[in-house]
This record gives sequence, C-alpha cells and structure tokens, in this order.
Amino acid sequence: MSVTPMMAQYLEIKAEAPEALLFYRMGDFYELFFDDAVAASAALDIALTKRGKHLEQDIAMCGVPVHSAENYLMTLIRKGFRVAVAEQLEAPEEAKKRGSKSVVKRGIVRLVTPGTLTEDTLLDARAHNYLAAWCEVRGKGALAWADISTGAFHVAGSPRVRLGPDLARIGVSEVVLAEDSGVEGIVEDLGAAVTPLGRSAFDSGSAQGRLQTLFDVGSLDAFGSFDRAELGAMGALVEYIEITQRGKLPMMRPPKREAASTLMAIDAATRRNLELTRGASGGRDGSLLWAIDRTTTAGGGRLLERRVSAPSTQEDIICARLDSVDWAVTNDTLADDTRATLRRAPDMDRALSRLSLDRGGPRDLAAIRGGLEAAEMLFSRLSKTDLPLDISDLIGQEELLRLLDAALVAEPPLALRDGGVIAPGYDTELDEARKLRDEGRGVIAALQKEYVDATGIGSLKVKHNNVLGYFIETTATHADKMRTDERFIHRQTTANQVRFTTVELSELETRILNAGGRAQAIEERIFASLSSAVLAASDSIFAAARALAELDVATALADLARGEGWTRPRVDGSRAFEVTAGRHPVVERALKRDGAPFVANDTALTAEDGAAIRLLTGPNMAGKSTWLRQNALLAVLAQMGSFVPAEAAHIGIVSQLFSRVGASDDLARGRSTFMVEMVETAAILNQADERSFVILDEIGRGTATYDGLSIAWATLEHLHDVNRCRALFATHYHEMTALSAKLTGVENATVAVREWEGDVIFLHEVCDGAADRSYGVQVAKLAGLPDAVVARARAVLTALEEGEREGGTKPKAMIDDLPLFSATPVPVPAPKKESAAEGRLRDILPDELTPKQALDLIYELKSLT
Ligand SMILES: Nc1ncnc2c1ncn2[C@@H]1O[C@H](COP(=O)(O)OP(=O)(O)OP(=O)(O)O)[C@@H](O)[C@H]1O
Repeated sequence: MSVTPMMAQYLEIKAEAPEALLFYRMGDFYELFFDDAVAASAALDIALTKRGKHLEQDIAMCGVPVHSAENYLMTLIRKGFRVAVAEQLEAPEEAKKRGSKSVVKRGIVRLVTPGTLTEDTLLDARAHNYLAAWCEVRGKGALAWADISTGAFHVAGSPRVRLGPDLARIGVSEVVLAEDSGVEGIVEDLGAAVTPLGRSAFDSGSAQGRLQTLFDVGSLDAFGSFDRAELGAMGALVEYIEITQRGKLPMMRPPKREAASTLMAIDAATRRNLELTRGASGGRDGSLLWAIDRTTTAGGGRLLERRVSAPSTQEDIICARLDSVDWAVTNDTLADDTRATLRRAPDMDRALSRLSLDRGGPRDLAAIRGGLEAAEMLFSRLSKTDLPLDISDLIGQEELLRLLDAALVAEPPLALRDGGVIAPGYDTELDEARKLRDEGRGVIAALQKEYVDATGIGSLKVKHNNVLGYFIETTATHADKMRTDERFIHRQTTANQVRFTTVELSELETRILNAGGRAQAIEERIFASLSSAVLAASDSIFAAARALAELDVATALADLARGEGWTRPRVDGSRAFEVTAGRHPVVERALKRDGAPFVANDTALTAEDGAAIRLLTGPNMAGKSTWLRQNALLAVLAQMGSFVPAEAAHIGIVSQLFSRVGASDDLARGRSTFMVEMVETAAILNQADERSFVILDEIGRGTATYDGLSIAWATLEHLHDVNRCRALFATHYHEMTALSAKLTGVENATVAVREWEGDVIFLHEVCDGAADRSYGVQVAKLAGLPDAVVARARAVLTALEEGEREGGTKPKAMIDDLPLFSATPVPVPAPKKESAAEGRLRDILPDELTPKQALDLIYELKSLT
C-alpha cells in the first residue's frame, strides 16, 4: 500500500492543525479531503466527490474556488469551524526542477478562527471583533483582549466571578483559556468560542519577553506595571495570535489598562434584557445601539458600540464627552460639514492591520490616503474653532500623505497583480516599462501591415495565444506564398490555417513580455516600500483614526439630539434620578414608524441617602416595562456621554446597573423560567449597593401566587433596607402597595388607564398612586382570546373578587369552590351554518385533482360566494 507523495504532504500538514478544516491549495482551488470534506460539503452545501484512494479507501473530497473562498470561510466560521489555510509556497515550475514527480511545497500560512479575522468581508465593519485570553495566578484573575483587525489591545484585572460580566461588556468572539481553567462554561454561555492552550503559554516570565519583542522595547515599564496574571493573559493572547498568523504579528497598539471601577458595571443578563447592542432577535435591530447610531464611519460605529457597552462612571470623562456633543449641537453647520467629510473617510484601522499582516492590497493604501486626507481637511477646518476635543492627532503625517497621493492612482484596483496601481509620472523606470509594453502592441499592428504589404495577402493577421505567443496567421491557400519567403518561419498547421513567425516578431514579443513583467515588478517594489512607509507611521495613523472616530461619535450624537429633540443631561456625583418628560428611544422609534405618539413620563427618584424606590402597579400593557427600561437606558445614555430623550434629566452617577425584566427559559443550562428569574434576582440582591440603579419587573410571577407575592415582598424589603439603592419595581401584586406606608424610601406609582364600555384605553401616563386592578381579562380580549374563554374568565374573576370581599381570609377554600362555577352557563357561540362553498370544499380530495380540475374548481368556488 503506497501513499502518494501529495497525500503524504497533505497528511503531514493536516497533522499540524488537527482541530481545523484544512484548505489545501491546488491551483485555483482550495481542496478539502477525508472528514474535512464531508463536514465542509455539508456545512457549505457543496458537492462531495472522490479523488483516488488512500489505504484502499476512497478519499472524500470537495473544493472551493480561491477567488470566492472568503464567502465560504465566513460560512464555516459562523458555523463554528476553524480553518487552516495551506498555500503553495513555490511556483509549480520550481517543483518540476527537482524532478517531474516532485510535489509543490505547501504550508499553513494562517489559521482562521472567530477571533482572528481581518478581511472586511468576514467582519462587521461597525463592530469590534475581540479575541481574549484569561489567566489566573494564585486566585487573581486577569483578562487581556485584542482586536487584531484594528490593533486595539487591552488588559484588566478580572477575578473569576467577574469574568462573565467582563466578557459580556467587551463582547468577545473567542477566548483563549488554559487547559484546566474550569471557566469554559462561562465563555460558552456568552456564545463565544473557547480555545484551550497549554499552561506554558500563560507563563508570566516568557510573556514578558514575548511582549517586549512585539513592541520592540527593552522593558514594559513604559506601558505600566502589570501583575503576573495580567502578564500571563497578555502573553497567551500574543502567543495565540502568533500561532494563528503563523509568526506574522499584526500591528498592535501598546496594551491599555482598563480599570473596572471607571466603567458602569452591567452584567450579561442586564445587557440582554436592556437590549443595549443586540435586539431580541440577536442582531442589531431593535437595540439601543440601532436606535441611536448615526455615525458615518466604521471606526465611529465601533467606538459608539464600545461607549454603549461600557458607559463611564467618571464625571470628568462624561462631561467632556457631553461638551463635544453640545458643541456640535450648537455649531450645526460646522458639524454637518464634518459629517459630510467623515462620510468619505475610509477605515484606516483595518487597512493598517491587513497591511501589517501582509494581507493588504492597493485599496488599503488608498484607504490610508483617504483617511489622512479627511483628517487633514478636518483639522484645518476645526482647529481654529472652540471645539472642546483634542484633535491634534489628526495631523502630523503630511509627508506620508503627499507620498501616497503622488504614488497611487485615484482608484487603485483590488489586487496588486492586476497592475495599474502606481500613478503615471511617479517613477520614470515604471513609466518607461509601461510605454514599451503599450507601444509594443502598436508596433505589432504596424508589423502586420508591413507583412500584408510585403506578401500581398490582405487577410494575413498577427495573433496571440498562450501556447505560441505572437504568430502570423494565414489560410492554407495563401500559405505557399509565404513558404517561399525565408523570412517567415513555419510554426504550425491547423485544419484551415497555417501559422508562421519571424525573428523580429519573436524579439518584439520578448520585449513586450519583459516590459510587462518589469512594470509589474516595479509596481510591486513600490507597493512594498509604500506599505513599509505606512507601517512605520502606524502609531500616528492609529491616533488619527481614533480622533476621527471621536469626532464622528460626537457629531453623530449631536445629529441625533437635534433630530429627535434630546437634551443634555446633568450628570454628577449626587444620588439624583430626576427626569422630566423622558421617552424610550427604541419604543418611540418603533411607534413613530406606525405614526403613533409616545407619551413622555417623569421620574423622580432622588435620595440623599438610603433607598429611593418607586413601586409601580398598573394594568397589563399599560407601559410599565417600557418606563422601567427607559429609565435604565437614560442612565446608560447619559453616562456614555450622550444627550437623552427627555426635556430635562439629572442623573447622579450610577456605578452598577441591574435589570430583571421579562423571563425566558434557559433550557440549555437546565434552568426553568422561574429558576432564571431567581438566579438573576439573587445576583442583584447580593451585589447592588447605594450607587446602583435597579429595575425589577414582575418578580415572582413565574410561580404560584402566594409564593410569588412573598418573594416579591421580601425582595423589595431587602432592596430598601440592605441594598439601599435607587430602584424601579413593577408588580401585579397590588397587596404590595401597602409597603409604602412602612418603608420610607418606597413610593407608589401607577400607569393611568381609562375604562370605556367595558374595554380599557391605555393612556401610558405614569402618575402617583396605586392601581387597584390589572385589567388582564380586558387585555386578553384585545389579544383575541375566544369570546367563550373571555366570558368564562370574567365570571371566575367576579366570583373570586366576591369571595375575597366576603371571606378574604380564606381564599384557598374559595378557590376550591371554583369548579362549581363551571356550571355557570357560558354563552357558547352557535355553530355556523355551512356555506355552499364550504360544503363543496368538504367533498374535495386535493390529491386526486389534476391541475385543470383545480383551476376549474377555483372558478366554481368563486361563483358560489
Ligand atoms: N409611554 C408610552 N407611550 C406610548 N406607548 C407606550 C408607552 N409605553 C408603552 N407603550 C406601548 O404599550 C405597549 C406595552 O407596554 P409594556 O410592555 O411596557 O406594558 P406593561 O405594563 O409592562 O405590560 P405587562 O404588565 O403586560 O407586561 C408597548 O409595546 C408600547 O407599544
């Protein structure tokens, strides 16, 4: 049994990346073999074929064309696969030189994983794609995360208990963990991929060296001092990037330490409930980010996403951001101009990252040129204004910009090998080579004319094909005339044609080919030198990109504020929570689409010390959840540095935001609806402090009435006495409104409705006081519950209420009595008489109808109605 040399090579390469699908380059295709082929053909819905045998077995194979490989890669990555790309590392001719049977050298050039993507087609332009690594040393945890497509690199302390919330805040795609970390579940719960790496990758000693090499510094002190866990996490991250990029390291910015205390803590459940960056469907639609994003650049979009995900708790930072938005609101013409310029500014971050990984193309250089151009233009327009934003980073690369401007054509092609990247007039040698190449083609035409004249054969043509190169072609009838002229050398005779060449024609061909090849080589050389000039300036290009993103976010938020009538919130260190005429940004936008108005509501929740809680009761569908969420979103907006949808707002900085809204099963983790609700409530009661803001919606509804009421009751007391936070608490347990008399920090509120002819009209107005009933039956009717059920429910409700009035102390006994009421006559709608069409339809057997009969039947039925 022999293994072919190619298969031997394949197996050797495959062994290097057993966990990934291997894309094995063969000419214009990436081929997959064996189990990889079976898995990929199913995942990609492409044909599975066979190619030869290995150990007597058929080899399964499928392939994807190289030119459309990115789409296939995207599908595979989305479906949770990892892909190793093995390229041909030499030209086939090179291999042939070693012997006709030699196999072309191949090797893995890259491992494509969810956290290490760089191609625009594989990435969402407006979202970061973070890869993280977590390390724990003697009980101290740390998290390092990076986006290799933009060079962003961060590190922060992250003890085991905070890992989930931290990862949720960052929004990671993939997390590198030590093999025995025991936190895989936390990562998987967030929907991110887990990548185990050997313990040694997390060693803080070797991490130091790895980082020093990466940043080309003698010591890391310049970036701050890091503990062993932080070093370990950063080291493992860099090691993994090296593994996936096969030694090529992307341009990374020095690690930035993020102190958790400077950011509003929002756990994963709260993020999900409030739909900050993802809506209920899992996409962006319907989220807060979706409702507020008016950024015009990809970098601005990513920065806004970060701001929404991690609002600040630092008064100075928040106020500085608000100042910039305020400026853009006031200076609307300048701000609009800025947005118009930004709209044309390309994504420099990602272009830079691709260039640093040798994956860049001419358009990436053009992106840097376009970005720097926009930056320079904006600086000259804004530097003399009183814009309260430091924009000095926008300039400083004039020389590079001039260089790129002179060197590149206006709109370069996608691939360097297509040629025509470098502008005419930039390089004399290149201009000459191109002239020769292009003139050569003109000379050929002249030569043809000369041959026609010399031979008198009018139909003689000079043609080109890949086998013969340039040749002279004539029909067999004229060929003899040419054979007598020794200038013409016979090359080939086909059925109808005879082909010749001449010495001068082959010389010319060589010249044209050489000139073309030379032009290409010169373009490549210039491209490489421009790339390295760009990479040498990467720090300041990143800084300029960051400044553009800042400008974009400020002007986009101002555009939103002006367009939607939002106001600047007052944010300070107090414990205020005062909102006048606040609105829910997402619900308002949805209602607007349907032409319905949103009813604005106030919130007054200030307390010097101790708890400040509003207990909200009110009918179903009245707008309780909307009001709760709207206030939480207002806090997020204010602290991310945005104006807010309200006439006025005064928010004392919130350090932790908690929400327990709605309920869903988490069957995958074996948790029922009620269990999820309790786990989330427990997290709040155990963690909330005086600087927290909590919204709790219908706690306890997932269980029996009295259990639920008791849990809600005790929860409210705990929030008041122990957590002492600001909170909004919505419930259908009207009994709880009595608590406001007992607990000083609790006040009742309700949502007003009006009753009209037995139906409810929702006013959506939040006001002081308590609701006495829930109007659940009326809402059920609105929802289209069958009339019989609604009538029966009314009867049961009346009986229950009467029972409560008469002997409320024994509701249990009364509930036991309820079956008696089933005897109450309930109007059952009389069965409808069958119509003629219905009667005809009942007798039909669809499977036995011919198409013609079916059509006739439609006409018949139509005539019956
Ligand atoms: N302030 C408002 N202005 C206009 N429409 C509103 C307002 N608040 C809520 N609504 C509308 O009412 C619907 C129901 O709101 P919401 O889900 O907040 O009610 P709820 O009181 O929490 O109901 P339930 O008790 O049944 O959960 C919303 O989808 C929205 O369309």
